[in-house]
Amino acid sequence: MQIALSAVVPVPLREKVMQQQSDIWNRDITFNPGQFIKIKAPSGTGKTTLVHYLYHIRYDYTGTVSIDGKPWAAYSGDQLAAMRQQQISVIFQDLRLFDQLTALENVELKRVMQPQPMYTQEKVHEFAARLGVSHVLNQSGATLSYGERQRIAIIRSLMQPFQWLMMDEPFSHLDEANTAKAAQLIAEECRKRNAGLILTDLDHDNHFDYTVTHLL
Ligand SMILES: Nc1ncnc2c1ncn2[C@@H]1O[C@H](COP(=O)(O)OP(=O)(O)OP(=O)(O)O)[C@@H](O)[C@H]1O
Repeated sequence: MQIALSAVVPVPLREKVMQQQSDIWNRDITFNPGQFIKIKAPSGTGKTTLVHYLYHIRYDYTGTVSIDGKPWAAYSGDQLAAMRQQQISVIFQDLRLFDQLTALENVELKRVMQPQPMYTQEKVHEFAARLGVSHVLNQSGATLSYGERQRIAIIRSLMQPFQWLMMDEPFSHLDEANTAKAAQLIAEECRKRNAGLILTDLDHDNHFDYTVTHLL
């Protein structure tokens, strides 16, 4: 699945992005299948905005975001839902866990919503052990620390098939050892699916073997 941006400019940020040097805004750029893409940007330059455009949950931009040559706007609601279930997984910066569910239930919700779940619940426990969050699986989402939430959201994102994994500052509350473990798991799961990833971050991140780094 190829993602192409053509002259994309966020309407609320038009003046700002026209003044900044950017590899993304107001450019023509293509993300090819299987690539590991790093988007580096200082705070407030639009990382979250970009991820929301790529996942097509915000549309306040001029220009075009196309998936396999077809603009997002031309896909039907059913097609969008199927693509988010089968082809694009996302870790939002605000994570979007359900507070009233346990950590395990948050992950399970994603896993069992698949028409044919790709993993059994054993895999959830295996990933939780790898990321050091086994002991919080029965805690409610509301009581998790932010770093624990990030690891649960990472595990949840891996419970579906995808060709692209989009991540908005996914390691911001993890220390180096936990970041390394999480990145290794993510890289393994991407390779298993021949999938690409798009990661936004404030700084240089060296946890993946990036195909390319773009400045936002
Ligand atoms: N709907 C909107 N209307 C007006 N301004 C907006 C809107 N959404 C975001 N902004 C502004 O656009 C800028 C970029 O926001 P965004 O959340 O994309 O940045 P970011 O790079 O992810 O920031 P951070 O590193 O702080 O997470 C900010 O100045 C924000 O206030």
